[in-house]
Amino acid sequence: MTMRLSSVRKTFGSHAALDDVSLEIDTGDFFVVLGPSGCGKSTLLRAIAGLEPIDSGDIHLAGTQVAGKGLHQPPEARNVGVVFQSYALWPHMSVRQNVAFPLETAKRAGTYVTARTNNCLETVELTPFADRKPADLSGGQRQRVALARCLAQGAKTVLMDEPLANLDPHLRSAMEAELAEFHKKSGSTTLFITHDQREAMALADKVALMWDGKVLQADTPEGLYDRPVNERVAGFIGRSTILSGEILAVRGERALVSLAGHAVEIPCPQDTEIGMARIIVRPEHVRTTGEDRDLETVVDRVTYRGGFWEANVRLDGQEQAVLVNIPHKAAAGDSLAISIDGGWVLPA
Ligand SMILES: Nc1ncnc2c1ncn2[C@@H]1O[C@H](COP(=O)(O)OP(=O)(O)OP(=O)(O)O)[C@@H](O)[C@H]1O
Repeated sequence: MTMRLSSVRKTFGSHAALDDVSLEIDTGDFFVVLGPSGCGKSTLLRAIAGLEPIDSGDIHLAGTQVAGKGLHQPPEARNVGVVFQSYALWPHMSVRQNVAFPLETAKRAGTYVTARTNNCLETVELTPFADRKPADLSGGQRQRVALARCLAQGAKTVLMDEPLANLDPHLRSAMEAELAEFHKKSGSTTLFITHDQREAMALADKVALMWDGKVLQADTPEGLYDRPVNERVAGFIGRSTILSGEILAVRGERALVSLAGHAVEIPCPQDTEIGMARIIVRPEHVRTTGEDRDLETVVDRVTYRGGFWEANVRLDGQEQAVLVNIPHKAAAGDSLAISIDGGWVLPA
């Protein structure tokens, strides 16, 4: 385990920016903290880096306690590399000097500094730009300088605070691929912060979804999407509809559910009980073709999504409209027969 946070709390005035946060991050993982603006992501990163003292709880890095009751190790003693959204490069230094700087201040031998700097510049493919100043680089290239500098330090733990937020969408996805490659090559444990769920899903081994200072769920991207622990997680990750259904029978982690009078078998948490429950249904669980389309719905609204239309359809007795992807345009008021062949029973 590289990072362990136990019941960490940090308040600003009466507001808890971190409210009893516990997390375990394995060595070598690419761990993403995802959440809306103001939920406490940056405070979490700053607490781990040593830039923000915590009120209570404790933090261990690589088996050593770095924060806790009466203990606050300063950032330089924690051996973590931090990459901020703003890159924080020195404008008067060349790319090479920026990367070499932390090694020089650590008083490493000149030959080592040169070799290591060259190697890190090679890793992020910036060798041809080594003598340029940051001002003469694109945003993505500047980002790579910041990564190379972090890599040069040899930090086995890397913390990144929205490092791609300033980039245009095209460069963003190119940098995502580079980040994944960087992570693989360096073997570092990475904690990456973002409010962009697509980015989180694309990069993460594990994702912690934060909300109002709390971690709602820490799981694999698939776990978060397929088995959300509550309605808030279900609503934040991907598109979904919450329906009410009646659990008729449970066998292991499968439940037979009655939805609008039709039985469907779907996955459920282990301790699911017979009775009424909330069911999350995603567009890919809804079919508009095939023999078994026995749920009659009425189209409420249709939105073109590029290549297909997303329809909100009304199902008798349900508060929320069901989201369905359809291959052709439909109009409000049209009737549409559907079948539901998947979903997830939300924990009670
Ligand atoms: N130094 C501070 N003094 C007072 N309140 C603060 C301070 N730093 C953060 N906060 C508050 O703590 C909460 C969490 O802030 P934080 O910066 O961690 O959120 P975030 O999830 O990183 O947000 P964003 O995505 O907008 O950067 C916010 O309500 C914020 O206003």
